[in-house]
Amino acid sequence: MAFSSAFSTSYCTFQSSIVCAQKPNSQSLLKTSLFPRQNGKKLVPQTPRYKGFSPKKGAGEMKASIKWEKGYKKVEVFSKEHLAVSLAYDVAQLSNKFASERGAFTVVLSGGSLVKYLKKLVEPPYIDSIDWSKWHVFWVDERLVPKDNLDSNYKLAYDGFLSKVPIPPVNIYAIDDALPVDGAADVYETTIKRLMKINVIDTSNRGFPKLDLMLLGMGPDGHVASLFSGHPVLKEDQKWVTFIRDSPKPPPERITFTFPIINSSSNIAMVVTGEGKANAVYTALENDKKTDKLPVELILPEGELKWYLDVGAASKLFKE
Ligand SMILES: O=C(O)[C@H](O)[C@@H](O)[C@H](O)[C@H](O)COP(=O)(O)O
Repeated sequence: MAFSSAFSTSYCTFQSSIVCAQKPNSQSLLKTSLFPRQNGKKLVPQTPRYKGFSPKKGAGEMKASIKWEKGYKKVEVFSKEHLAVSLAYDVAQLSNKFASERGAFTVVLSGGSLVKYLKKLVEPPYIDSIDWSKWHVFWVDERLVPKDNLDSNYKLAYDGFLSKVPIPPVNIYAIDDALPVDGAADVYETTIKRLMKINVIDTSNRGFPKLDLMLLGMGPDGHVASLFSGHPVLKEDQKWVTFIRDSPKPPPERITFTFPIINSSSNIAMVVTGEGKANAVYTALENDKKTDKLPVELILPEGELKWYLDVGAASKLFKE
């Protein structure tokens, strides 16, 4: 519910307010700002094929985004710049909500391109208005490399985000990269259990850790965290944090959250950009019938799930 309260009060939301204020012609904006010509093709959003799919309304109300809902999934399509603005707005809303309700805001990061879409959070107004002292930061997956290695998700997040905001260092939970990968996973799970006992991490009705917000990316093959198609860890239902030694995406040794902990989250933001992911996005959002599911399709959270797509990633959702 948190995303909806942060987000759905009006179609003319913060991220689109400049565009909305001008009351532009919807069709021209649709073509020029959100769906520019790409590789000679013109993408035209069509009447939704989903039940309950409710994209932006008519002329004069045009936004810098298209959004709809499909069941518990919320989807919004932006230009890359608007995606970062909208994500910052939603994250700030959730930060305020959980910091005031629980006295803590537990945020889970992934690696990859996600971190660059956090860039608006380190600028005004958010850099000054968010209570960073309440943030507790975790990783949904991490590569077993030293923290100064270019492959480290910690380093990626530190360089691009964490070094720019005043989160207490003690609230940043990196893995112990000196341990073997199985030990690093065990210690990470133990840390989560300890933080549940002192209510830094909330506990779900089923006794699972309930992180306030997971910010996830997705690979072109539909993997999330280090949960890859066909890997036995997709079925892990005991451990909250586990490990793999054979990641198809290098480096091979990684720790990863499992689906039980991912799906216990209060909020999940899937941040997916680029045409290379359009097929997986289409499969995840459009193709309900198939039985052989991509890892991303196994995300069925108890809380809210919202997709933040750019035009490239959403390109297969709209017919030419
Ligand atoms: O450590 C990792 O490899 C990630 O956590 C991984 O799950 C990532 O989020 C996706 O591969 C998307 O990465 P991109 O956004 O860079 O494509």
